[in-house]
Amino acid sequence: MIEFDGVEFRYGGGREILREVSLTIEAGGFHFLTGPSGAGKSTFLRLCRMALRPSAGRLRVFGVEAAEADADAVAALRRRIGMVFQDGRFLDHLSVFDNVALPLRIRGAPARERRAQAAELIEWVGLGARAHALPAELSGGELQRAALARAVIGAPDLIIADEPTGNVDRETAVELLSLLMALHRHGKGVLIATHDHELIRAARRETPVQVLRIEDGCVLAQGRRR
Ligand SMILES: Nc1ncnc2c1ncn2[C@@H]1O[C@H](COP(=O)(O)OP(=O)(O)OP(=O)(O)O)[C@@H](O)[C@H]1O
Repeated sequence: MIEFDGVEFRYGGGREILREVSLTIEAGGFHFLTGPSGAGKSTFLRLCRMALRPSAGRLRVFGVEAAEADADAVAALRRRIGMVFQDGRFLDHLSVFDNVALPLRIRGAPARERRAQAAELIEWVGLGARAHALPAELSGGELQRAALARAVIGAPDLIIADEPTGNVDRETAVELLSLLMALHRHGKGVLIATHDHELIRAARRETPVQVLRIEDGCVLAQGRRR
C-alpha cells in the first residue's frame, strides 16, 4: 500500500532527515512508528500522505507515484487516509459534531449523509453526550476521540495517528487503542507514531504488529511479532 524505495528527505537545504529508506507498509496491517524525539516520525507520516515529497528515491502510496502525482491525485489519495494529528486541528468555532462531519462537507456529501455518519461515529467513540460542545470545552482524551471519529468519517482504508496518546491518561490510551484495533479488525490499515512503548506492548498482546523504528535517518523494520 505504501512503498518507499531508496527515499531520502531533507527540508530545503537542511540536514538529511531520512536516508535510503526502503520498506513496504502493507495494506490492512497494524504498524507502529517509533524513535527518538526529532528523529523524523512526523516527517515520515507526512510523506505517507504526500504532504511532503521525497528529495530523492521513489515513493508510491496506493499505487500513486509521488514523482507524478498532481493535486487531484493527491486529493484522491488523501480521501483514502484518515489522519489523527498530534495537535488536533479542530476549528474552534464549530461543535464537535460539525468538526467530525467537516471532511464529508468538504467533499460535498449530502447533509443527511454527513449527519448520519457523524452521529454514528461520535457515539462509537463515546462522545454522544458531548456532540454539541466546542473543542475548547473538551478534555485531551475527548479531543483525541473526536479526532479519531473525524479521521474515520468517509471510510478511509488507512488511519494514520501521530502520537495519539501523547496527552492522555493510561485508561484513555487503552480505550483509543481498542478503537484502533476494532478498525483494524474491520480491515483498515493503522499506522501510529508513538513514544509509548506500553501502547505497543498492549497492541502486541492482541494482534501481530509491525514496528518501524527511525534512528539516524534510517527506518528499521522490527518485524511482525505477537
Ligand atoms: N517544516 C520543517 N522545516 C524544517 N525542519 C523541520 C520541519 N519540520 C520538522 N523539521 C525538523 O525535522 C526533524 C524531524 O522532525 P519530526 O517532527 O519529523 O520528528 P519526530 O520524530 O516526529 O519528533 P517528535 O517525536 O518530537 O514529534 C527535526 O529536526 C525537526 O526540527
